[in-house]
Amino acid sequence: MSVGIKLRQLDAYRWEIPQEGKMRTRGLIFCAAEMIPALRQDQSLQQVANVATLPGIVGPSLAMPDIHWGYGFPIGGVAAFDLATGVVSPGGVGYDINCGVRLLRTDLHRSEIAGLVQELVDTLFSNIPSGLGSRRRDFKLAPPTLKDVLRYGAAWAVKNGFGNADDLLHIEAGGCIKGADPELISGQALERGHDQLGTLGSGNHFTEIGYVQEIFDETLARALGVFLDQVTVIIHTGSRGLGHQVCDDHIKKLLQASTKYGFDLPDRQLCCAPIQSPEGEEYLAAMAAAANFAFANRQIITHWVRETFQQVLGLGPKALGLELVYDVAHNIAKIETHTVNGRPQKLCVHRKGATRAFPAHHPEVPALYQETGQPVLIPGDMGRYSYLLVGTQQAMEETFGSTCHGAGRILSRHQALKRARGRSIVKELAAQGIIIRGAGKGTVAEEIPEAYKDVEQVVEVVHGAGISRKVAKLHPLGVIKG
Ligand SMILES: Nc1nc2c(ncn2[C@@H]2O[C@H](COP(=O)(O)O)[C@@H](O)[C@H]2O)c(=O)[nH]1
Ligand SMILES: [Mn+2]
Ligand SMILES: [Mn+2]
Repeated sequence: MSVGIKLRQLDAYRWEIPQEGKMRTRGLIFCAAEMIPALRQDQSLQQVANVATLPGIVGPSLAMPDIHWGYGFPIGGVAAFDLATGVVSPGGVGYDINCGVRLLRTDLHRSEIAGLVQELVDTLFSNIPSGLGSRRRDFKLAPPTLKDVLRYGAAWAVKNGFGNADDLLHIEAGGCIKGADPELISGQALERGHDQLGTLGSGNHFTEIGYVQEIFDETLARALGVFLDQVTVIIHTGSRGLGHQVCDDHIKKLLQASTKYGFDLPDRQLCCAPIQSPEGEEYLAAMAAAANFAFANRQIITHWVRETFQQVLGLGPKALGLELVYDVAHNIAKIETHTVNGRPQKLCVHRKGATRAFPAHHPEVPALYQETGQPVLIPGDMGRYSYLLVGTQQAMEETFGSTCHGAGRILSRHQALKRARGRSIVKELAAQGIIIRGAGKGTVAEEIPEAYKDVEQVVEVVHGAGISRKVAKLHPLGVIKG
C-alpha cells in the first residue's frame, strides 16, 4: 500500500509527490482524482518515489494514468537519465522487453465481415500459435539465423518473406533498435527463443479484430488512413521467453553492479548500472537484441493475419488493404535527445508500460506522419474499446515524449478468476457480439474486462493533459487471447 505517500494535486490531471528524503527529484503522476483511492491500494506510488532516488535522473519520476504495481519501477512509469551520470535498470523496462502493440487497418467496412468473424477468429487461432510457452514447431531457427533476427528485427522478417519493405516505415525505430549485440544473449535465452518466433504467448497478449467505432479528429484520422466502421486488427505481444530470460540474466548481473558502484537503493528490484559502464552498455545491447526479436515477432504474426484474411474472405492483398498504421514499443529504454532547461541533452528514457508519443515534425517520426505526429496505440480490454491517439509537443515538454500504454490492471489474476467464477465470459461477450478464443485454461477468466481500468478514463487524462490527442476509438469483434 502507498498510504503514507504525500500527494499534492496540481490540476485536474497532475499530481505531485514532493521531493523529500533520498529523492533527487519530485514524482509527477498523470491521473484523475477518482483514480487515487485505487492507486493507494498498491505499491506503485511508493515505486514512483523510489525511482526518484536513482542517480542521474533528469526531470521528474513520471507515471501515466494506467500506473500499477510492477517489478521495481511501476508499470506506466517513465524515467529519463543523463547519459554521463545516470543509470539504466532492467526494472525500468520490464520482463517482456519491447512488449508492444501494432495496429493494422483494412479497406473493409465492418458489414463486409459480418457473419465471418467466427471463421476469421478460428483461422487466426490455428495460424498463430498462442498460449503459455507456445511454439511454432515448423519454424525452428538455428542459432546463427536467430542471431540475425536479433540483429535486424522486423527487417529480418521482411527479408524472409513476412511482409514488405513499406511495413518497416510504419514501425517505431523502423523495427530495429541499433546497437543490438546477439553475442551477449545467453545460451538459455537463445534456447527459449529458437522456436518462439511468430508466437503470441499467454495472458494479456492478443490478436483482435475490431472496427472504428468513433472518430474524434476527422483530419488526423484521414491522414492515418482510418475511417468510421473500418475493420482493424490489433496485435499485442513481445519478446516471449527470450526477452524474459535476457531480463533475468541482467537483473542478476546488475544486482552485483549496484553493489560494485555503491548505489544506495531503496529496493533491490531497482538494480542498475551506470549507462556508460560495461554492465550498463551490455544490458542495453542485449535489451536491443530482445527488442528486435519482438519487432520480428509482431511482423511475422502480421503476415499470418494477412494470410488469414485472404484465406477466409477470398480477397487479394490489394482489395484487403491490410496495412500497418503503426507499431509501438511499450517496454523499452531508448537513447534520445530531449530539450532540458532550454538545451539539448542525450538521455536514456525508460518507458515501462508507457508509449513514445512524439509530435509532428519530430525527426524520429516517419516521413508519412510528419504532419500528424506519431500514432499511439492504446488497447483497453477485450470487451470494451481501444484507442488510437497521436503524440504532441506537450508530451515533449512534460513527459520526454511519452504517454500511457493501456488501461492498466486493477484486479490481480487471482481476483479476476474469483470474479469470473460461475460465469461464462465467452458467452457474456458473445451476447455483446464479441467472439473470444483463449488458448490457456483460465486465460479468458483472468482477462475479464473488469480486470482493467476503463481505458476511456485513462485516455481522457492524457488527452486532457495534452500529452496525446484522441483520434479514434476501436471496438472489438473477435479476439484470440494467448
Ligand atoms: N483491446 C484489448 N486490450 C487488451 C486486451 N487485454 C489486455 N488489454 C490491454 O492491453 C494493455 C497491455 O498491458 P500490458 O501491461 O500487459 O502490456 C492492458 O493494460 C489492457 O489495457 C484485449 O484482449 N483486448
Ligand atoms: Mn504489453
Ligand atoms: Mn507483454
